[in-house]
Amino acid sequence: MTDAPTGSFREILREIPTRPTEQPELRAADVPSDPLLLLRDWLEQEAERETPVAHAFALATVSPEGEPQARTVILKDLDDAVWFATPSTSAKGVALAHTPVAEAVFYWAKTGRQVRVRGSVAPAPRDVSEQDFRARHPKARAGVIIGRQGTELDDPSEVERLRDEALAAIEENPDEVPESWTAYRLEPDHVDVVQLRPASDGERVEYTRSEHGWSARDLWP
Ligand SMILES: Cc1cc2nc3c(=O)[nH]c(=O)nc-3n(C[C@H](O)[C@H](O)[C@H](O)COP(=O)(O)O)c2cc1C
Repeated sequence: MTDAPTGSFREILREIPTRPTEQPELRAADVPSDPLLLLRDWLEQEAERETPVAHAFALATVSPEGEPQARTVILKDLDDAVWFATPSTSAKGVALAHTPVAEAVFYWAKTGRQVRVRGSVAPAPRDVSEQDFRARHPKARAGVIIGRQGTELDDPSEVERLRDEALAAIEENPDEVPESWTAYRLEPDHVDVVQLRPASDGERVEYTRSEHGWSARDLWP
């Protein structure tokens, strides 16, 4: 860290409020035996509170070169797996084809809750990916049809032209799904849950999965 002129910026950072509202205590003895039930319960509470984009999470993967990569994606469903969708041609799709593991990190500031879900990732059957794509807004579908995510944008004026072309193609053929669009399921074997508190570090519970099922223990936060 350097001194002034960044000193005032450090001051700004220190003054950002970090303390959440009071929530029930989190202890291994009281949590659901399946951590995805806890995640579902907390997501339902965030939805109830109308937390903006509460179903977004950071998805961390490992690139073929062994580098960490993380970005935000949207939760598509939650059963015995965490579901998300993306083009298989994207950097995360390429990473997952090479090293099919990931960690999903959910964080909700108001309630001071973090859930980290780690495990193996597999593409869903084709019809699930197709259903997901057809349920997307046409503008979101257009981006995937254009198929240039992550490549250099040489000419910004092309954006509108290619989007209009893609929207016209969708109107003409509304059921068409690009081959690359893929729903993925992250099957957890490790879940780490943190509940922050207004006046302390809060609590932390770690779930691990063995052939006997899930077990939970309290950790120092
Ligand atoms: C709130 C939010 C939600 C997003 N949801 C998705 C998503 O569900 N799927 C997706 O492919 N990209 C989504 N993105 C874009 C990704 O964060 C990312 O920029 C893009 O997928 C390229 O990532 P990659 O190059 O690491 O593969 C979202 C971005 C934000 C900010």
